Amino acid sequence: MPTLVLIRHGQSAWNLENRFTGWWDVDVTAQGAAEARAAGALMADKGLDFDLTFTSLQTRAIKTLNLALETMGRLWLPTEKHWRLNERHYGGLTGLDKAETAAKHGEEQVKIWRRSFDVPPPASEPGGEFDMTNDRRYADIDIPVAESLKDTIDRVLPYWNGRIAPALKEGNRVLISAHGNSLRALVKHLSNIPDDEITGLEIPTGQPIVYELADDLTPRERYYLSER
Ligand SMILES: O=C(O)[C@H](O)COP(=O)(O)O
Repeated sequence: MPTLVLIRHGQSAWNLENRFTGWWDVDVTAQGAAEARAAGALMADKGLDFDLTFTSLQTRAIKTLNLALETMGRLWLPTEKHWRLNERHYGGLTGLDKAETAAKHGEEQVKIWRRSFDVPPPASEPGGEFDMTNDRRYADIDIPVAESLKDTIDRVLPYWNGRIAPALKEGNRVLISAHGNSLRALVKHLSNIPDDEITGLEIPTGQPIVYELADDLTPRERYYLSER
């Protein structure tokens, strides 16, 4: 039975500061690092092991993966990093304080930007403080100007279908370390959650989510490892 574990990165510097982050590369905090090590200890304790690991091109997810694997004695496992697992791009909201943005534009508008299925946040400004055009890791792609959850699903799924799903079907046990919204995209797809219900799905930092999958990858069970 294919096993898939998803983990959102541990607390990041901008989770702590309550700022919209998206594709901006921030590190984990000391608490985030501790969450990652605790996740690794929990996975080892529950007897989970992996053959293949996947993460984004963002430090907070990469570091979370490495800290968890180090705790498991599995730093040697193969890891593939891909921009398609990045956090959704928060566009012109990147860097802004979430509470100040709600005070300025209203709670309702911010909720739409954060949790609606297909309304993207405002576009990022070319040449602005958080412009990533010259970031070498994205040299081969057109960096989005902003992404809704739908846009995020549309760019996560080709990687899921082309790379991760085939690896699972070949019998690899897979761990994915990624982000709140790239993981919401995957969970929506795997668990077939309707567009209007996905708004209610929140994924906490550093908590392994286990999927027990049938051979055709339809989910039999999905649960937080800490609850079993
Ligand atoms: O990018 C961010 O700001 C966070 O990682 C996720 O934020 P959200 O919960 O506002 O979507």
